[in-house]
Amino acid sequence: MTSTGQAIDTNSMTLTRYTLAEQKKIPHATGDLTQLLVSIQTAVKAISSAVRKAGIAKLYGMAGDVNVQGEEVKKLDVLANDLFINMLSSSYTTCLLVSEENKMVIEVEKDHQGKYVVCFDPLDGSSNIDCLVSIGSIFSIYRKTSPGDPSVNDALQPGNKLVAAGYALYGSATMMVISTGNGVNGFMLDPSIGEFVLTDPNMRVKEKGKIYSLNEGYANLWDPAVTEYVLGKKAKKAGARYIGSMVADVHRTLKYGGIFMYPATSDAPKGKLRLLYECNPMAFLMEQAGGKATTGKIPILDIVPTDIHQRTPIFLGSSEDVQEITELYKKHNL
Ligand SMILES: O=P(O)(O)OC[C@H]1O[C@](O)(COP(=O)(O)O)[C@@H](O)[C@@H]1O
Ligand SMILES: [Mg+2]
Ligand SMILES: [Mg+2]
Repeated sequence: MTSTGQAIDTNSMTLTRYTLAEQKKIPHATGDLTQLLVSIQTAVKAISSAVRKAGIAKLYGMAGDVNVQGEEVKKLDVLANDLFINMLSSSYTTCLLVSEENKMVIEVEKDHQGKYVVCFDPLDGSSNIDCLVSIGSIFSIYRKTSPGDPSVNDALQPGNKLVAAGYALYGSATMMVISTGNGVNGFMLDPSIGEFVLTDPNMRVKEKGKIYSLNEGYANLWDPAVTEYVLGKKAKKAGARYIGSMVADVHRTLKYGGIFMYPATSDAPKGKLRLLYECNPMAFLMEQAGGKATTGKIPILDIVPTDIHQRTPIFLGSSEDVQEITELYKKHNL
């Protein structure tokens, strides 16, 4: 029995069991990817627990304060970053880390190094923390390619070289959505056993949706393709939804269909979202679920990065919806 009085399902497919089963399908697999994903799960569980307490923790001391124990109360985004870095660098599976929060790449201590490179946004949607709206974490995993010591070039690989990617959503429940290149699966954190349990096997995005999602406050700064596209959606009375946390907006798009957009604007010609740890992992997941992800001109996964923190415009979701915007980019010669 769990603490809520429910019977425990002894057959439930946990995330660790699932990745182990996937590993066993590959002859000579070392188990390193499984171990890496376990370390990400541990970071996510700790972040989830901190997120659930963040509001009430204010009663006992604001982030940035010193609490009654004389300990520093870390801000949630700093805590999330520390957890990702600590868990990954002590997993013996990674050699190079790229975090949204660190200007430079982080090289893992030599005697702890493994073959994977991980790029991550430890806390996504941070402007939503204080009003208790859903936030998330995003990650992408590459294999180191160059011989010798890891270098920044190992992180500057296009998304079509990804080994795995995923996100955690700290919403009304905590969920992890993951792909190791063989479809997409969703696992919900069961708080009574502290494990991620498979709840959304083989996630597929609808071919066409009824929802569009972007920040319409920037409408005066859009290019003509985006303007025409959004006017077309309004004419068809499509539903408009925008949370302002990429993880939550992408998760809804995956579940309900439609399109999520963060386009270029005249004051930000590359958009806002970052290629390595926001756009690539989400594009990989969307394509693995049967959807599409584009800059408007080329597939997100084909971009060859030149900078670890580079940005790109992005349109992703149901394949027919994404196709429509690429056609408008062609029509307007953009
Ligand atoms: O406020 P805007 O311009 O609509 O931006 C919202 C976007 O910014 C982000 O919050 C950026 O991510 P971070 O919170 O990790 O910086 C995305 O989650 C979201 O899609
Ligand atoms: Mg982010
Ligand atoms: Mg962030």
